[in-house]
Amino acid sequence: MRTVAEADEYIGKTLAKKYRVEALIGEGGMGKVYRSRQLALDKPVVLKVLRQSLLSDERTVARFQREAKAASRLNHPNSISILDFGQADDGALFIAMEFVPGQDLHQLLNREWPLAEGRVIRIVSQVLSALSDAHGAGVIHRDLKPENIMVEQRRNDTDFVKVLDFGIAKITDSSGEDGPALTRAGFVCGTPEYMSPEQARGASVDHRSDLYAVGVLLYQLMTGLLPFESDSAVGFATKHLTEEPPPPSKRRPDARISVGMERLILRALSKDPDDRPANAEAFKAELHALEHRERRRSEPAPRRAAASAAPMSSPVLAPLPRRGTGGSHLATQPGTVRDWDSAEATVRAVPEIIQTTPNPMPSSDHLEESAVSMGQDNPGGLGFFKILTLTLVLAAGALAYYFFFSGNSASTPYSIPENAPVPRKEDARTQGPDFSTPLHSQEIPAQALNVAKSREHEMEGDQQYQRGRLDLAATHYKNAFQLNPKPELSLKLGEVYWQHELPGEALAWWSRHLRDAPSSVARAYIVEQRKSVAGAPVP
Ligand SMILES: Nc1ncnc2c1ncn2[C@@H]1O[C@H](COP(=O)(O)OP(=O)(O)OP(=O)(O)O)[C@@H](O)[C@H]1O
Repeated sequence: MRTVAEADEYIGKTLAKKYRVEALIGEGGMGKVYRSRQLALDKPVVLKVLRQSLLSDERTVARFQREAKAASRLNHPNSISILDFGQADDGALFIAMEFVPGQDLHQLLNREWPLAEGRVIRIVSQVLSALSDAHGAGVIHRDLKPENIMVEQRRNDTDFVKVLDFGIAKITDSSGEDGPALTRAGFVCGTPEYMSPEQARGASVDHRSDLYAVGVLLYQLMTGLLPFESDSAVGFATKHLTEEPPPPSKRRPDARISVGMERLILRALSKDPDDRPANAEAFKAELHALEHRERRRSEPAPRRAAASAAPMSSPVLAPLPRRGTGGSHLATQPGTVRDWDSAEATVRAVPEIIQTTPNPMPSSDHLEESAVSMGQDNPGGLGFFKILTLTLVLAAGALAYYFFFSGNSASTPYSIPENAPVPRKEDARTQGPDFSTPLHSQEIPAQALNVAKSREHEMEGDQQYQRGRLDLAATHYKNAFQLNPKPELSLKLGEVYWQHELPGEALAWWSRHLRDAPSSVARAYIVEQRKSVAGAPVP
């Protein structure tokens, strides 16, 4: 994707009698992206116009329609809103979407790296919120990368994130079946640098494939480097399949990366999806826990002791001090985020020959997506030997993957030891709540379990939390909990109160969380926080 400033056939024209095209803001494999104006409302919008020459390409048209369909299924503040899908007078297809006045994450990395860990957490948490919503709606993005994440600086709300480009999203209908095939036999879609191992070998993917891409994103945001370097699509795919990523702190000893962050990144980059965070919400909870732990550690002890007396207005995820920009910059780092021309467009044709090669590890539902689509815009751009090599390497990679990773997976650094302490009543602060008393001892009547309404409150709570409005976040989470008392909500409520410097409330909600979800991934974190409230040394 490159930004283009020069004039163009649509600039100054009105499309479909509704949108005046003002400026070209991007150009990708499929077409051009314009800042435009919706005339009826005098409102800025973005039009993505499919290249005329691609109108006869059924797969590309299908991808384009899929983007509109997938994104319009979503209604989350961190996902781009699709406003319209239509055809211009000259036959060109377009998608109209909300305009995000900001920069994409690729640009932000190039301009502002290094980024403080707290800022990275805040950005990636919002990506995970969008993913959590998409996954809940049966949509897997499959092409997460910095170019597909817009970051807007809002007045009171720095770094507001919008996830873009659901062009190759996998849509699962309510019966659990995939929608119509997007790609024909012999294709894998995605961008090689961010591709999960299962995506690279053409196997079936689920939401955890997106979480792997988030792992790559986190790695890149913390180090300014990709976990793997290669000068070819095949090289990236092979490395994702077979190589362990080097620990971020080894790659960039000068970058300030917490131990917890490093572990979480490496866990998200696990070859086996079972070893990654279970879902986007769990991933986000771990990120918040990390940020919180770092903040508590850097606070002087007396402040912590006085925490419960702190005013209600303390910010959530307060930005850490920015480091100077005098350090290394992406543009000066060899082999960092760069325009790898063959990886710009994400779904591209691969010569027919690859389709005759059997998928090394075919999966029942994915035979149609079984090779790698990461060539050039010109399908003939990959020569026969490259294709052959690609096929052989992928086959070898897949075998190696199978050999090395299909056995027992090692326990993760986040697994909860059998003998992990459980909060006990006598350990609590005297002014703290009674841990043995459930907060909600009354059963909530079945008719009150309004899951959809609860979800709305939860999403609103997430928004308020991201804005630092902890009291509003708590109110929404509590409303959500009343309607659907699921463990994620008691976990979030604990976190909100903890950030609100109300440890008694926080521990009560966490106690409820552990009661409902005894094997919660957050147990170790909660136990640790409880110890710090009781005055025990923080490990
Ligand atoms: N809604 C938007 N608001 C502001 N800028 C946008 C918006 N949508 C896209 N852009 C800009 O245009 C760029 C290209 O968008 P997008 O990735 O959706 O295009 P694409 O043609 O699908 O690209 P590719 O197929 O190469 O991934 C983005 O990286 C971003 O900089």
